[in-house]
Amino acid sequence: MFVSQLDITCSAPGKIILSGEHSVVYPGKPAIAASISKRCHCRLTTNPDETVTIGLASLNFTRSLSLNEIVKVIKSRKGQALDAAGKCDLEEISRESTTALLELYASDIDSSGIKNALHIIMFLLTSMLSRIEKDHLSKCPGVVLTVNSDLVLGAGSGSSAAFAVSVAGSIYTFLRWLSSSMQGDHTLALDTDVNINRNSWDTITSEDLNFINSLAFLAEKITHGTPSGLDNTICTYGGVVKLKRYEAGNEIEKTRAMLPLEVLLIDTGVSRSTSNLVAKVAALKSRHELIFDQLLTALGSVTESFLDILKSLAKIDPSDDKKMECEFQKLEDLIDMNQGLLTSLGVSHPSLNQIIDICKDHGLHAKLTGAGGGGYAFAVIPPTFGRHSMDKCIEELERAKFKVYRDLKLGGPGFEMKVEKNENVQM
Ligand SMILES: Nc1ncnc2c1ncn2[C@@H]1O[C@H](COP(=O)(O)OP(=O)(O)O)[C@@H](O)[C@H]1O
Ligand SMILES: C[C@@](O)(CCOP(=O)(O)O)CC(=O)O
Repeated sequence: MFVSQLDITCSAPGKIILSGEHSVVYPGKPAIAASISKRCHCRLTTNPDETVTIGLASLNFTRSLSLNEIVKVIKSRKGQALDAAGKCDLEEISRESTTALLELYASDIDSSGIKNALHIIMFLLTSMLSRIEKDHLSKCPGVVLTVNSDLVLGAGSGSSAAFAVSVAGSIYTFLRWLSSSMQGDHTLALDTDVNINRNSWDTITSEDLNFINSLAFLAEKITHGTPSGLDNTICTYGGVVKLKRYEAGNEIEKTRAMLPLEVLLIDTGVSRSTSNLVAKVAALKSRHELIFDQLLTALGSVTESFLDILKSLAKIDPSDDKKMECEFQKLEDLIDMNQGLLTSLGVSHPSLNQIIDICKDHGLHAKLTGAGGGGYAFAVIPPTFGRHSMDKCIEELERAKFKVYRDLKLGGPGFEMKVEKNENVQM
């Protein structure tokens, strides 16, 4: 068979949650997140071998799977899943196929991080391939999929969402390429009820982005159980996102602007599990419904005010020191209140408290970001804050063995894709 050979690189940024973590899990409560200038990169190339090779550089892991085996599993699930009208639930098929493939290829793996990453890749791969009509599945070439990330895994800077978005985007683009590149009577048939943009497969429209975001949300459910959707949303669209969760769907406000906000991102080095912390907060809610509601309402107001200040900062003349100072003082008040409220929810940690105290000693205000229980904190640096004082604060944080990231740009681009193709390579 003659098809073009494909080389796609997709990337997505990590994020920090500025305000509203945990409260955003509950209906109607806002959170604000910004993308950061550290990214996860996923490269997908087609492969003349009949294998799917997965390389996870951050986890020092490589494994090759048999493409025939994957196709066989999907075909058998599709065969069984037809309803009376001859249609099948593609999501269900990919879930079942993923379980079967994990049993085949991941039962010997002890690392939960690798297992989770494989689970996500298998799910995204089978959920895309199961959209191809059964008889055409064998036309699919092998692939090599490699993932590299600038992000620390499991610390709250959105490594899992950046991973999910970049892998989802690569595999989705692979499917669009497949369906548009098969030649002559080899045209690839997708299931008729599949709404996938197979024309102009090498560009990304806003509809494609929405689709990638929804795929990444399904992947985030594998990692976190019941995520709010904030992480995959900010990692897909970049910029600054405000999100509220509702039964009927999330309300999302996007701003594609760099944030005029300088922060230090500080890693406690303490790993934690987002789903455990979300469960811990839910347990507190069930013991103290009324007080919990009031804490949520307070967190909601803090987040709304935080966003109002960010908006007003963007309008202030940067040389107007007095006005800047006044707005930053309000922002710092909100950071302190936010941290206090999150501590009341039980998600702070001694290492976070230590970071916040060191920052306070140097005149900076910091809070946890993400699920808490360890992970990251961030401190806001007002434009009028002396560089010397900031250096002193960083020195003390580093002496206490915390890793500090400075010069992070907030609000940069979201999902990005680069495509190279060589025509008429024999597969
Ligand atoms: N670059 C990567 N390669 C492979 N898996 C990754 C990568 N980045 C994230 N992951 C997956 O996401 C998990 C981390 O998720 P999580 O604990 O939510 O961290 P974070 O708060 O950074 O999103 C990892 O254990 C791994 O399964
Ligand atoms: C606690 C929570 O609000 C944020 C979790 O952030 P992170 O994945 O730990 O960065 C959970 C969520 O929004 O799904």
